Amino acid sequence: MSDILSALGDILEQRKNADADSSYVASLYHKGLNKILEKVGEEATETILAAKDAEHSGDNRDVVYETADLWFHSLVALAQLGERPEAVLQELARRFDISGLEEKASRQPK
Ligand SMILES: N=c1c2ncn([C@@H]3O[C@H](COP(=O)(O)OP(=O)(O)OP(=O)(O)O)[C@@H](O)[C@H]3O)c2ncn1[C@@H]1O[C@H](COP(=O)(O)O)[C@@H](O)[C@H]1O
Repeated sequence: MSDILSALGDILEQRKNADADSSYVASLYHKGLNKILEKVGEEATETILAAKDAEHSGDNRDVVYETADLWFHSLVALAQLGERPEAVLQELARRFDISGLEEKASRQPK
């Protein structure tokens, strides 16, 4: 799965050299960080609304779709700031390691 994020990270880098009208990501870069963050905010709102709908309908398809939009635009924002998706994966791995170690320690006999 992280292969997909890495491959997407490569494409997001390549789009930095593209003309604004040649791709959606290139157009976002040309509009600037404020526009990208506006999209992150919109997609976060759409994700929340989809999650509330899913709670009642039991159908999670829209919330998964909107979450993908949210992740994607967050990665575009990070790319604009010079960060790659791996930075987020490393931070999650670091937290997992810490909590995993804490859980293991709590299971040790005192
Ligand atoms: N994963 C995505 C992805 N997810 C969502 N989107 C786009 O994000 C936009 C979602 O915003 P909205 O729902 O608000 O739609 P919109 O009304 O068209 O957007 P606005 O005009 O309001 O900005 C849509 O245009 C989607 O097509 C994406 N566009 C591109 N990617 C990936 O990025 C790569 C590079 O894309 P291009 O730069 O377009 O080649 C692609 O190969 C994909 O892998």
